[in-house]
Amino acid sequence: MSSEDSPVDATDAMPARTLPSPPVNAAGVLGLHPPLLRKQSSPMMPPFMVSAPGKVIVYGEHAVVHGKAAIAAAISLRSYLHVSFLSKSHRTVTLLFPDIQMEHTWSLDHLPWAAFSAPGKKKYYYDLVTSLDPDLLDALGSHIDAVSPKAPESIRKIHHASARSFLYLFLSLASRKTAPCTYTLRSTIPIGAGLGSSASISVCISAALLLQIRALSGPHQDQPATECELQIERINRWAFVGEMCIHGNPSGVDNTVSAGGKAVLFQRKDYNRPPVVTPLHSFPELPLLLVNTRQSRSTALEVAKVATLRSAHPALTENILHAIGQVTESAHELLTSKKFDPTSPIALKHLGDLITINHGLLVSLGVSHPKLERIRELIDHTGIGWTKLTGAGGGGCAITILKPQPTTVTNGHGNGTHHDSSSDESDSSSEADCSASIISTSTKLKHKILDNLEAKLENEGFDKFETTLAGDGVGVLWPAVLHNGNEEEGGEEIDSEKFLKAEGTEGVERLVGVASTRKKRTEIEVREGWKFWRPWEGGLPQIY
Ligand SMILES: Nc1ncnc2c1ncn2[C@@H]1O[C@H](COP(=O)(O)OP(=O)(O)OP(=O)(O)O)[C@@H](O)[C@H]1O
Ligand SMILES: C[C@@](O)(CCO)CC(=O)[O-]
Repeated sequence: MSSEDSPVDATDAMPARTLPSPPVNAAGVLGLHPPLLRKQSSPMMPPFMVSAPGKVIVYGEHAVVHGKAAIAAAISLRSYLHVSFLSKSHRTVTLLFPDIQMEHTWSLDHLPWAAFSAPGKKKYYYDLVTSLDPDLLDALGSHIDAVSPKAPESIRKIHHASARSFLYLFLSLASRKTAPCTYTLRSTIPIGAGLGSSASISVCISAALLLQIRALSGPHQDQPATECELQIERINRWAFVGEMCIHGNPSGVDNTVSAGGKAVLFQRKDYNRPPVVTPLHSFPELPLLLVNTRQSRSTALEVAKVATLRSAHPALTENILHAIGQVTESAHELLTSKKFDPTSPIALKHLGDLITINHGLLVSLGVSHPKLERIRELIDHTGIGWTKLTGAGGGGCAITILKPQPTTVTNGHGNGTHHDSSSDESDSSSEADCSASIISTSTKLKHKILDNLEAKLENEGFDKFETTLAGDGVGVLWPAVLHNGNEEEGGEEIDSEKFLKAEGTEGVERLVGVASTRKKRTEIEVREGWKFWRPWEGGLPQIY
């Protein structure tokens, strides 16, 4: 296959659909330069969307970079990427990334295609790329420097990371003949909070480009599990390349969970080989409290801190990393044992203890932060659950696995003395005999403690998120049309302008068809028209 003919031009790849209303470019919303204000989308090519979830690392962050296993699970916060096609006369590719106040347009004809298709450099959609090519990064240099040249250095860094991730994948997978496009990205995942926002955007970019070059089949009904796995693997390999452009030295756990969804045991001992990924179907849907310190930090920097500690104190650091690996193994052993009962307080306490130990070890590695310790202090004081930092640390988020109904006695302020029901066995067995009224009293008490805690966290400037663990991975809405419950001809097209105008998480979710029935502490999601690769369903219908 020659370098020029491998990727199929999106113009040829996408079947035409009866005239969708041409999307107005988002220029008005972001204040872009005047030429982009005209309606200019290709009338023959409908826009489409992809989306991918964030993740939490439940056990094993940092140690996973050094070859140990980690357990991670997808969450219901997601990134959404909208792809719209321009008429062929516009020889441009545009990124509209409003979450980071970034927009940029490159001329398709001036991008360094030659460098990416030179002999020995060209990569194909099915290749496994395990490191970035310094020559290709050099070739991208001036095109990345052209992004937000006047922005402060801290902002430029963020813009350049996203631009690098996009361009490296775009030039690797697309071709000179690629249809002019606008990529608009919105995410409900807080950035730099340990929830895998970069991985989820890398998965979205990878999936969108692979769809454009027709390198993916499905997702569709009756797709066998092995075929689903192959598609996810293909997306994940290129998402890892995108992650390398942002992080430098990622383990690949974030993009793996974001691409495949649910929960996995992940281990990469040899960076020249694909990681070993074991799906954890038995992973319970644990009630999870997620608190964001709102302290920004860089994953790359936190990973580098551990590498520095390892150079300075090799034996000690190795012992800590090894102990973290043992924490993950212990959790994995329990989760996969035949006797595992996710409703048992003893099993939950085992998982909770491991959370506490894991956090202590991360503190020893120097990747906690006073704000993370403050959150832990506030939550520990209530006795409501087991807390650890998640992701890179240095700020970012803390997760708390909540204990089952605590028989708590408050001191009237909601944070006083309590009796920890899951810390002693006799109590937990007697709990099973509780009458309905006692359970409901206990539930009310738990909610009261949570409400008080939420108020305290809010007072101190922390954000609390409600999320569901172990959801779907990458999804596709093609074309970007929703029927909103009725079968009206045509449905409602989501164009780039509407997408940019959607307000906040709720606005975005409503527009893209994620109807969530949010109750106090539960969430049921319906995603209209979206399709997902779900190997665990082994070919069962996958459409919501
Ligand atoms: N919504 C978004 N729009 C554009 N770029 C984004 C978005 N979310 C993340 N990014 C890119 O990802 C980078 C954040 O990556 P970082 O690893 O620091 O945080 P994270 O992925 O949220 O956390 P972690 O890797 O610890 O889970 C940003 O600097 C930006 O380049
Ligand atoms: C800190 C780390 O282990 C998790 C980041 O979410 C880094 C990685 O695995 O790439």
